[in-house]
Amino acid sequence: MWRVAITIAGLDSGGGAGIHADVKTFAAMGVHGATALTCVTAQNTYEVREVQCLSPAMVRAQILAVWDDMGIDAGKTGMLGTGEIIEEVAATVEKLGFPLVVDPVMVAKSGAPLISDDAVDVLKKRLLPVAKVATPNRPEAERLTGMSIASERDAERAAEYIHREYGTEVVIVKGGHLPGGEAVDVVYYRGAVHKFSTPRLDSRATHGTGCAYSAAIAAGLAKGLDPLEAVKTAKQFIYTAIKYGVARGKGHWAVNPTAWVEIPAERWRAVEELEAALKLVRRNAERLAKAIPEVQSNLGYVIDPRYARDTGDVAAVPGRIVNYMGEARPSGPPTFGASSHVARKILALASRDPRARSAMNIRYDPELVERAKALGFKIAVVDRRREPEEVKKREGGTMQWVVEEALRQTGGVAPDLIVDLGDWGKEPQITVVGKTPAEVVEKVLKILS
Ligand SMILES: Nc1ncnc2c1ncn2[C@@H]1O[C@H](COP(=O)(O)OP(=O)(O)O)[C@@H](O)[C@H]1O
Ligand SMILES: Cc1ncc(COP(=O)(O)O)c(N)n1
Repeated sequence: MWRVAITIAGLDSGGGAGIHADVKTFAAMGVHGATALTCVTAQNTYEVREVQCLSPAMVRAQILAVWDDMGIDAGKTGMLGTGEIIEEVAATVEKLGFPLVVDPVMVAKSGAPLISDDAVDVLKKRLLPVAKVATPNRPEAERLTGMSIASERDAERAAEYIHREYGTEVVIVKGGHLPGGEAVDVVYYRGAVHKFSTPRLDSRATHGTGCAYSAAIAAGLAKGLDPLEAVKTAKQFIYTAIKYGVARGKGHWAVNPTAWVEIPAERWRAVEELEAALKLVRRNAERLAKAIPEVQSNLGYVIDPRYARDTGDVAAVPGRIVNYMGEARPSGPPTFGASSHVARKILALASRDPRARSAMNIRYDPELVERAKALGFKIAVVDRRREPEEVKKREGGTMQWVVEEALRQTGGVAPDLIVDLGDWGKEPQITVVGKTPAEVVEKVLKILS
């Protein structure tokens, strides 16, 4: 059954925080996202330029329009702007009675206030009492409690205080702004303290973290999860969203809620495409056997370079593609992390030319190079004997160097072939490059024909 979650929040024109972050999160979490817009901000990753809020009646009208039609399984609030809007939202939610997560947004990451001073009082007295969950960060919790928070113990006390003073059932004091190697969120729920933590990421992508996190909790509640289960998933979700943030802009980059679904989808797609290419290998096993070098071949395919970090993100053939009695044969099904050499070459290629996501190493033969030339393929020839000593010593440095040499010759665009002339004890090889593994295998077949 489709669950409906609503975000009652502001619009960030940069698309990083506010309702953009929330609706992306709802979609990634598999609930239908509805919105009640409170204020429009002219904002980017480094500043808030203008703010204009809607009337409280218009905010209420949006919530009711959704409620009267589909119903609402859970909601969250973000930027509320004014005391009047908070008043109206509190009254409306109280009447309708759906579970509400309140992210008591006060100041943007870039430093601009997102709520008027007098409104903080209304938030405490009117909204927190109707909220099921509250998710203050450290400065917000300090402002709500008047306490100073410097440790997890302080965060526990603040969470309990907020529950006792304002009646919010679940209070989460977030650890994004506390020091330490772990980002620890302290949860007060039914008389006990629970902690949820992940490693702290050294990341520039923290714009919209609070928004996406509270939206993820609301999505969990909409699906009927227990609050602690909802927080547990939301914590993993926000870790991924920060790790794979949107690397664009001059300020605090936006979190990436979509990573949660995009990465698994990318991995699945990579395996599917590699499997299809291996079928092509099996269909042309005899012809391809002639291309297998002493070290055997591998065919690799990296997930979307925005998400690729290491060889674990490159799918390849475990045990390589071998020449078995005159037939090219993949030794195993496509697996992530199954290649080292080809995978590192692909990572280096894709980081420079994101279209070059697949490659296969084949036997070096001057005749094959001539044939590729005649076919009009773009070819780079790399002489490894010119590789500087310090690069040779660096683990994995050689593949990077070979690729950089090749791209230097082709003006930064990946060639079809990288011819590596080898070195003492290193067999010369040809690396065939392409957008997809099927394209790579087709290029190899053309060169062999
Ligand atoms: N650098 C980080 N590494 C890992 N998790 C983080 C980091 N910064 C924040 N978080 C987590 O992201 C969520 C949002 O936290 P926080 O940044 O404190 O909120 P806000 O955006 O309201 O300031 C919390 O779960 C917090 O622990
Ligand atoms: C419309 C809107 N809502 C919320 C935030 C808070 O997000 P952050 O603290 O990450 O800047 C924001 N900057 N803009």
